[in-house]
Amino acid sequence: MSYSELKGLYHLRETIGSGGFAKVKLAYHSLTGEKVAIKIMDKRSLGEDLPRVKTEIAAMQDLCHQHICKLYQVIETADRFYMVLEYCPEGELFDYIVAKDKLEEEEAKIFFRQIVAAVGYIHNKGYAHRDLKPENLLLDEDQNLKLIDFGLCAKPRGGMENVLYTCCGSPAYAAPELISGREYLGAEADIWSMGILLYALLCGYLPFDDENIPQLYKKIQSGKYETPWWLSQDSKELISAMLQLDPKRRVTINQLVTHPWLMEAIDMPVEWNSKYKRKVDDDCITELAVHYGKSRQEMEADVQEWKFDYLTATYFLLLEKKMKGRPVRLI
Ligand SMILES: CN(C)C[C@H]1CC[C@H](N2C(=O)N(C)Cc3cnc4ccc(-c5cc(Cl)c(O)c(Cl)c5)nc4c32)CC1
Repeated sequence: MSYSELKGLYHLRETIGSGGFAKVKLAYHSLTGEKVAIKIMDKRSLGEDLPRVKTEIAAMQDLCHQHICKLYQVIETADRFYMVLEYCPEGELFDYIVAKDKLEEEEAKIFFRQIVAAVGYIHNKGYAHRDLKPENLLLDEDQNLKLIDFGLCAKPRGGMENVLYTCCGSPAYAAPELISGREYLGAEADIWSMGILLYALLCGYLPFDDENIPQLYKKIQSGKYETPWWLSQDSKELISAMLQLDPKRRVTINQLVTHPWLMEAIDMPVEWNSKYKRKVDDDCITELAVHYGKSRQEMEADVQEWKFDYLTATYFLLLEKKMKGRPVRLI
């Protein structure tokens, strides 16, 4: 494959994973030397999944948060989509849990606070993810979680109070109202999935599981699940508050951020605000202006068009370097 559209912009390396209709390759951004992950999709093989790609791109262009995988650039050609994404070297949280069998409460708590922050942020922006599971949470080099795969997310027209209908996501993580085909609120369905996620983090297996899908659905709709002896009272209480069959009785994201189990030993509510500021960073603008031989004003105006072209990628990757204490320099 030539991938000629990337020439000079990125140095392509090996394939690091594949997700259904996409191939993900490691690459180096040539101007900063920073590593990125490039998700490559062939339009022909996308078929009816094409709308999912457009959904994911539109959502990720609007989301900018420390626990959401950053989209840097989008390249669309006649037969391909390329999404240049934040590199997460430690892979999926799913593999991390499998490797450790299950997590100690304090480690699960740190991860779960990050998940609550990411979901609180997207709900606040009017999005429901609808496919929350450990496979869609990646670990970066500092063991921080990054939420990925917004192909099934929904931004209900008129806000999060408006209902959704499409039954989607992974069965074992799907809320009872979602699998019963009734209308549902995206935010409430996400909370249920987070309950399954927290259970999986603390137990190392799923609360509702069965190879036979109809059997699995019966178990979910019964709302009955076992809790192993090692779970603390507070964690059991939190899981049960999220795995309420009646979505109206389910804990909300606003109640989650100050839940005792999440606050215990950390004593601070979960902060879901993005660490990224709307104002562009002066050091990055200066370095870009010097490189492109433009005035700072011109450079700032170009960057703030947020075209998700090579300039957007270069700006964000320079900012990454700065946040990691590396020199704000282009090669
Ligand atoms: C089965 N899955 C749902 C897909 C799997 C694909 C490889 C990926 N990966 C890996 O499996 N490593 C082992 C390395 C790796 C490193 N950085 C990554 C950065 C971003 C992504 C990514 C992948 C997809 Cl399909 C997305 O939609 C988004 Cl928004 C982001 N995947 C990465 C990734 C993990 C997830």
